[in-house]
Amino acid sequence: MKVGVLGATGYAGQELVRLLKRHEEVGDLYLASSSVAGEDYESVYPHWSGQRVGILQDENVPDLDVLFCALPHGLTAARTSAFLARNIKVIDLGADFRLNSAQVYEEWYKVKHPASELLKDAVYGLPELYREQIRGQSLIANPGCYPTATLLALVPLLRHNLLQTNYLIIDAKSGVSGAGRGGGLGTHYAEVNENFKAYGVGNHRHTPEIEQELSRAAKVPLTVNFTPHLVPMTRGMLVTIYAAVQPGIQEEDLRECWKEQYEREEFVHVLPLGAWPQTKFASGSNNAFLQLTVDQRTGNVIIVATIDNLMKGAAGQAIQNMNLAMGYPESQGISGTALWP
Ligand SMILES: NC(=O)C1=CN([C@@H]2O[C@H](COP(=O)(O)OP(=O)(O)OC[C@H]3O[C@@H](n4cnc5c(N)ncnc54)[C@H](OP(=O)(O)O)[C@@H]3O)[C@@H](O)[C@H]2O)C=CC1
Ligand SMILES: CC(=O)N[C@@H](CCC(=O)OP(=O)(O)O)C(=O)O
Repeated sequence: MKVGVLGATGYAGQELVRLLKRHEEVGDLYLASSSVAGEDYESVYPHWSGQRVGILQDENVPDLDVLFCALPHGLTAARTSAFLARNIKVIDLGADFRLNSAQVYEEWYKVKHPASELLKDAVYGLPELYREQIRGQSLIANPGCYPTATLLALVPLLRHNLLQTNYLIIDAKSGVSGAGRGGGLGTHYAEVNENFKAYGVGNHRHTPEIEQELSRAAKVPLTVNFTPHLVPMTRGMLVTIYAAVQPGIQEEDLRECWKEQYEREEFVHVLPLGAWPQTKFASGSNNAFLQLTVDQRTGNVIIVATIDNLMKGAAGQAIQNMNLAMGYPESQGISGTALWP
């Protein structure tokens, strides 16, 4: 298989390169850069020394089977129809194809959607929830990192009508690599180290993505309170969710629902009773870990979920989507547990 990465010098791009280099079905690897084409990959990332990754190419994409676009939002959509016309499958790690509505995209991303006519052709690439729709697809919207952790926790419970839809609070924390290598002032060492801050309060662009997919699961339009925070660590994401359970629903019912949804899944794990997710459980792996309890005093469920933002939250999930799109075993190239401790 010939595979390419646009944005190969970014954090998500580098993680894709790491996974693609060990994937048995990947032969030729085309790695592109808009700013340092012609340079050796090792000169950008010296830890690749001796791995023969090659020279970064310009963005004149050759014929490929699959192209990963790990670019800032807005840059992928404008070029996608040309790739699809050449039978190149496109997996977008950015947000251009995640929302079904161009109007909602424009409202939250503050720019006109560059290719709204393609939105109907894109599939939302969360394999544990939409596996059959992803198989063989040509245009896959890789979910955002916060939505991935949130949706894995909530979608099965809402599909089975176990939660009320008018009280959903998502309190999320991410490591700094989530902001990308080109992160601005807010990700400088002095601003992040020994510091802990909320951002995007009440207006983060993952809110409509989460609401879209939760509404689809619940079959009614719903809204959420979603607040992301930046944690002084490199990788990882922990999401704590508060929700009101439906009358008569017990903790065991919620747990049973997760069990049915995930017991055959390689990457999503409901922890044993009493064990709570930690970011290091997932670090460097494509795994997600979930736990819940119902607070008997309030009747609300408290859920904690963790993933690695660069793996299940980006590159690992993108490879999982490629495997499904190409008909390979879904976990090829992405199996394994975290680096611990
Ligand atoms: N980091 C994460 O945890 C996650 C990231 N994502 C998404 O993946 C995509 C890539 O993110 P990430 O790798 O973190 O970002 P980075 O900032 O680390 O990398 C983005 C890359 O895009 C390339 N690029 C091309 N054109 C431009 C441009 N005009 N302005 C800036 N960069 C440009 C750059 O490479 P070059 O100059 O070599 O072309 C750059 O290395 C984004 O859409 C992001 O939202 C999704 C989930 C999680
Ligand atoms: C810590 C941090 O800054 N995280 C990023 C989310 C990364 C991600 O999933 O972003 P995309 O939707 O752009 O793909 C943010 O909040 O924008």
